[in-house]
Amino acid sequence: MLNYLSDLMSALFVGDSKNSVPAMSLTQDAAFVDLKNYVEANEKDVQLLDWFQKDQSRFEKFTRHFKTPDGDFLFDFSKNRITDESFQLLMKLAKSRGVEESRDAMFSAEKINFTENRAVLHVALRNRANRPILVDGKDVMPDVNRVLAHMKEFCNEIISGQWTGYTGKKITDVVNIGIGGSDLGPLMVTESLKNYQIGPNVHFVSNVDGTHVAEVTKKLNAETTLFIIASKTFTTQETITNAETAKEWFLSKAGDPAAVAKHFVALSTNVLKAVEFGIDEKNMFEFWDWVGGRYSLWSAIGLSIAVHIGFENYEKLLDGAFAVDEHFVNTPLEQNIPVILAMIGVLYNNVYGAETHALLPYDQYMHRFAAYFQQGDMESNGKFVTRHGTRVDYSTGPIVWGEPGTNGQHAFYQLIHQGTRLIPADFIAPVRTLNPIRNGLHHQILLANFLAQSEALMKGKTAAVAEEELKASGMSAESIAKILPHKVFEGNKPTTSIVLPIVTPFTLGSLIAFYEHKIFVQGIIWDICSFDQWGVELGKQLAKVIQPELASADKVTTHDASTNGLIAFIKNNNA
Ligand SMILES: O=P(O)(O)OC[C@H]1O[C@H](O)[C@@H](O)[C@@H](O)[C@@H]1O
Repeated sequence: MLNYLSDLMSALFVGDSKNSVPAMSLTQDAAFVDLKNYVEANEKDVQLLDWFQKDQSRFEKFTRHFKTPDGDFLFDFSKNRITDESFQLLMKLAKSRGVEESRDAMFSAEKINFTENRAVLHVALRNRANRPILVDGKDVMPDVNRVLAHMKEFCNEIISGQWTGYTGKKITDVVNIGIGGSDLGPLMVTESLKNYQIGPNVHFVSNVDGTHVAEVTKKLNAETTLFIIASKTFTTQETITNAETAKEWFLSKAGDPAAVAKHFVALSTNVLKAVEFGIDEKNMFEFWDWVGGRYSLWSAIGLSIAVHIGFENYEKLLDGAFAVDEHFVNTPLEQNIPVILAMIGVLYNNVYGAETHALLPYDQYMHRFAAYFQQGDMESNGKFVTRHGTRVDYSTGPIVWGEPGTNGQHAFYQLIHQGTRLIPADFIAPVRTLNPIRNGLHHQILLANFLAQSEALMKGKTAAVAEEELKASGMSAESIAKILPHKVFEGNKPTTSIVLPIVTPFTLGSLIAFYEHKIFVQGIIWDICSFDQWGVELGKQLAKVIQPELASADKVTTHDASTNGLIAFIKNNNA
């Protein structure tokens, strides 16, 4: 009896009491059942346009504003398959799943990453109010501030030219060597904020494919190049291999190993390993195990960003994210933008069966935004096991993908418009451009396309309208009959439009934080641990076995027939 009770208790709750979550599966949660039943009975077959016709206040009702010093964001959720009723049911579901309690647990440093026994505290890195945040009884803010001060000093020295290379020249180029979270964030942000460059050029080497480092170093002068080795663990094979290659390249030019100190710095939680690599401890920028790799651009991993756009701009990026953290913590669910983004995603994922989510930035600077959130979202929520260790009986994280508009329009939008799948998409567009060339003509065309695409996806085109158009073009009745079905757009494709005032460090920081918290909320709804990434380990393990097999002359027979065959083919043809 006692055993039964304790089993029951542990089945009902995980973690400590504050961090507890009800063990009820999403599909058994009455709030989810109510939502699903309601939508299936009342909303699944309704046309979005009909809702606009019936409800004159739909746009006002389903838009939210977010103020920033650089202007307002507008989030237009009205082109989504939501009504007053389903919206309320989504909010009830968020309540029932404990979104508010879990959010508060994250902000109060509970070890919600329980599979690694860690807090999840990227919010501490941008805690601009400097409120104490205790991990194991110790306030983390003094350390956060100390590293920020170090980053500031370093940026100023590099940008002013006070920091010089081994021949006394100013640093003109910075190479960030890292992968995953130690690459994608700095890459996406430096690309997005290229217009704000006041420091050296930045380059990125991530892929272990030697082509990457070879092509980047080809263009560089060792005398004026600084390498930033970015790795949370400092054990990642790709990064360490690339870093060693960069050091070899550098020494082949500089000769003297003493020159390394002026040209290599490290960003890591693993001071020992970085020192072992040969980094001078004073050129180490530290962060902590409670910073997840994919949430690390706010930590020392952001150094290449800060060096490129200047520390003041980097601080504005943090400010922008902090403003969203405050919004996330203090705003009721119905007004809470990350919560709404998340719950609409849950609706498509779990009620409509959508498999993917497209991110479509109408801003060329943001061309790596979807790639960045591919890691952010898919590494966080690509999980099949609940926090209680059972297999989910519903789908979790969506496949995230996208390209900047208008390129995507000429590539894959065909499938969104006329394919057979439901593809929810976020359109992200700035009101003002940073390059208003030809009197703003380009931007006007860009915005017209953004507006037209989201309108077209919703409205579609009926056979009757298509037929009229064909008739007007003078086509014969026989040809019209043949072609007509191909000219029909079913419409009713849901989109969210996120209009930002202009891409600035602040607004970009905000935008990233909106999506981070969206991912967090969805993880809570799905009852998964969004903060670990065990899924990347198996391939790494097997690669360690295969690498020596590739190097040896022996025939390999230890794998399945396919893997053995592939290894044999590569070895036989590599003479
Ligand atoms: O910064 P590191 O330790 O080199 O890790 C780089 C990447 O490695 C793995 O793929 C994962 O753990 C990612 O989350 C991480 O970002």
